[in-house]
Amino acid sequence: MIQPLIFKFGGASIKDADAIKNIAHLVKNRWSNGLVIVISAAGDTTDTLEKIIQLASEGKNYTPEWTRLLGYHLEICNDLFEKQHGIFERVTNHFSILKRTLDTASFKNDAGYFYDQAVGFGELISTRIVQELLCAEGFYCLWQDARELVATDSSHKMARVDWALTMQQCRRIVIPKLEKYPVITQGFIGQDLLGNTTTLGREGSDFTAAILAVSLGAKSVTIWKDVEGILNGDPDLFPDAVKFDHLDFEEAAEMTYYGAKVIHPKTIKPLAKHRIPLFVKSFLKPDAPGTVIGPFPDDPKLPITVVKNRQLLLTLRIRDLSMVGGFHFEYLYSGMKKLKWNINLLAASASNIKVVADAVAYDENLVQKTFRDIFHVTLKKELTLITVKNYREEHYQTYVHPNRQVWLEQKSENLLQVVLEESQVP
Ligand SMILES: Nc1ncnc2c1ncn2[C@@H]1O[C@H](COP(=O)(O)OP(=O)(O)O)[C@@H](O)[C@H]1O
Ligand SMILES: N[C@@H](CC(=O)OP(=O)(O)O)C(=O)O
Repeated sequence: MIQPLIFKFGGASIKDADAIKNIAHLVKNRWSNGLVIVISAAGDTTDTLEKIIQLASEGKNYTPEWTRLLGYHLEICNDLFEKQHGIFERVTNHFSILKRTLDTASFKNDAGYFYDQAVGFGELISTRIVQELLCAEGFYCLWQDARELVATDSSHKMARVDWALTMQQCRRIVIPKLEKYPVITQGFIGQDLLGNTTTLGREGSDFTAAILAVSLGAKSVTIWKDVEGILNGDPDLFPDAVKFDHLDFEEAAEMTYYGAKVIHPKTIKPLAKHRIPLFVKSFLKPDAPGTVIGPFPDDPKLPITVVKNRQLLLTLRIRDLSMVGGFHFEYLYSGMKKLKWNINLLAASASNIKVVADAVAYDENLVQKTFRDIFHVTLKKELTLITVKNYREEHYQTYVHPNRQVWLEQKSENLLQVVLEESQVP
């Protein structure tokens, strides 16, 4: 049986016509019928769609943004295709359906549902453009709607995968196609049992690549990025960061869990479980070796730094004279669930609990209301959480410095976490 290879391309790799020509060239040089190509939306399309959805849900005029987004896609097509090519009609049709979706009043009753029905259009369109370009250049490949493959529950904006059904669908639909031609499909989107579109969470296309790899029993996954591989720190913040030639699954999974933005955090675990190697390579230097993430538990452990901005610190001080116990943690967790907050760091002492979470849009009154029966609540915003895995003493001295106010610090054998004012991060 065919053993597929999965390639994933993100927004930056298809941001304009030249970028698309570049990845088309890259793919053509690696052409094989076992290839499954997962593609995200072009450039910042998903951000723009989020703005459009927000305007539409508030009943405001979204047409200027919608028109600009249509113009952006048509301009890409102008550079790639002959005037009479069918892609122009296809793209315009997608935009008309998007408009109809945005104007369907009944969809707006449920914000998550409404979002999911509209936000995936970027992927539907970008995959058409890449597929048509490859076909026009004689590299015949098939367009596949990812919603027929990735089965999920109905938790909109962060759907959970039904692995068994996804595997069945992938094997039934994709394998016969791969016997003849490569397949191009969308990242990020899936479908629930009612046939509604769902999404896997922002930047979820890396995760789609892993889902398809596991479901199809792939030989490997290659995620093509604008960096040469995985570095031990974000290169924008740490110009001296070093690239890993290989990286253990566990190390990679943990660094994404702590917030390293290079790979979606759900991507690594399923691949590790099925021992499918993940290559992270540069679409700008495709022949460079990149990083391979795989079973390398005996590799020396290099320090890895992850910086997460826009954090808030929630301090909960117990109102009565009791000491922190199971009841308080239960209360905390149910409150966090209600607020849809994830805990990035937690510390407890006899009379208070401190929690660090992402400062996504929140209502301060609601936070107070959620906890005030049991706790005095204080919130501190504009913080940064710095995590150094496999840290050394010099890291501790850099971050925990007398000139800086440390809001929270935690140290274990191989993990250092420090919360600083955003403005004081070195
Ligand atoms: N540890 C890291 N190693 C490599 N790149 C990193 C790391 N941390 C953050 N990045 C950033 O991740 C970016 C690539 O991820 P992203 O832009 O999400 O790709 P895509 O949109 O193609 O999925 C790089 O440009 C780099 O700035
Ligand atoms: N387009 C979606 C999904 C995604 O994964 O994108 P990217 O691969 O460009 O990060 C988003 O922006 O969230």
